[in-house]
Amino acid sequence: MPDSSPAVEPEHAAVELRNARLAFGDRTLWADLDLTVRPGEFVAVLGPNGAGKSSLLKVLLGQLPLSGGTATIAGSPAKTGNAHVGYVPQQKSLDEGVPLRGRDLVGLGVDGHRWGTGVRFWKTRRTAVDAAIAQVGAESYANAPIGSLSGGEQQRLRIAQALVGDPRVLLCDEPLLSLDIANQHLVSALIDRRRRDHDTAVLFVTHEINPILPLVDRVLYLVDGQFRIGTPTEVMTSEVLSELYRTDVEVLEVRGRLVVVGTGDAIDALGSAGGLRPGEGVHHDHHEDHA
Ligand SMILES: Nc1ncnc2c1ncn2[C@@H]1O[C@H](COP(=O)(O)OP(=O)(O)OP(=O)(O)O)[C@@H](O)[C@H]1O
Repeated sequence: MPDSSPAVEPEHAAVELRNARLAFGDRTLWADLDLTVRPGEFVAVLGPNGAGKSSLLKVLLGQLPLSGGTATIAGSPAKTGNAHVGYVPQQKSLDEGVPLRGRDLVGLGVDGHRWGTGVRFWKTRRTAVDAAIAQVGAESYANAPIGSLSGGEQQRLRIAQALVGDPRVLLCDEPLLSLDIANQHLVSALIDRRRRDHDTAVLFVTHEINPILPLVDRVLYLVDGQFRIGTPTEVMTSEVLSELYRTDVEVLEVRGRLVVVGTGDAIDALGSAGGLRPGEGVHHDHHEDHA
């Protein structure tokens, strides 16, 4: 399917998938996927459980080989330990017994970076860790044991960990899950600021577009081997989603939120979810339901 992105020279693309296919045995998750993500672009990756959203991130992280086609990051083939890539996972609370301080967690993001050896390495590393902590506003709790911090504070430190190597691409796998509304707001705003200030491209896997809708440039919507790529207005329509789900799906706009009805999967939870209204900035007024 054609990629609707504005033309970008391949060597200037942050992420480029060409004729990409991913299959497990005789099950093809997706095929013929062409996607060029520009520096600074925010792409939401949507779709029901099992559509292959996380697997797409694993391909870009170099953890999973494509079954066909190519995947490049900043002009080079996707590979593990790529310094151009930052990864933000789901928030999972770390328990109090974890013997790490916040800044130690951030420092783990330094792996794979060529910053010299010995004293020079440690100085560069310390400066980078301090800068990443400052970018997420976590200075006041960066020295506390990680297990003593709130879910939102831990997630901000995970973003700092993803930013410490100054990545050109940020891969986010449901980073707002299990965060309250105020922290969803904070985390989305941090990711948005990063891509605006540093031209870092963002691929953001989510079941729930509403909290990030005003930030999204394009949507990649995967359903059962089919997909569509375009702006939210192009993709999030009754017609397109009915085609993708091969059943009658209705997309309603209710007070600036998208409500999707009829998919028969968790994506219907969009209807009860909180989110941003266009023009409101990153502000929420309902609690998100991830049931
Ligand atoms: N290494 C593997 N071998 C075989 N099958 C796999 C492997 N990794 C993932 N799968 C299968 O591929 C499908 C897609 O998984 P993936 O985690 O990418 O989906 P997803 O869209 O992120 O789903 P969810 O929204 O539930 O997280 C699932 O059915 C999963 O069981």
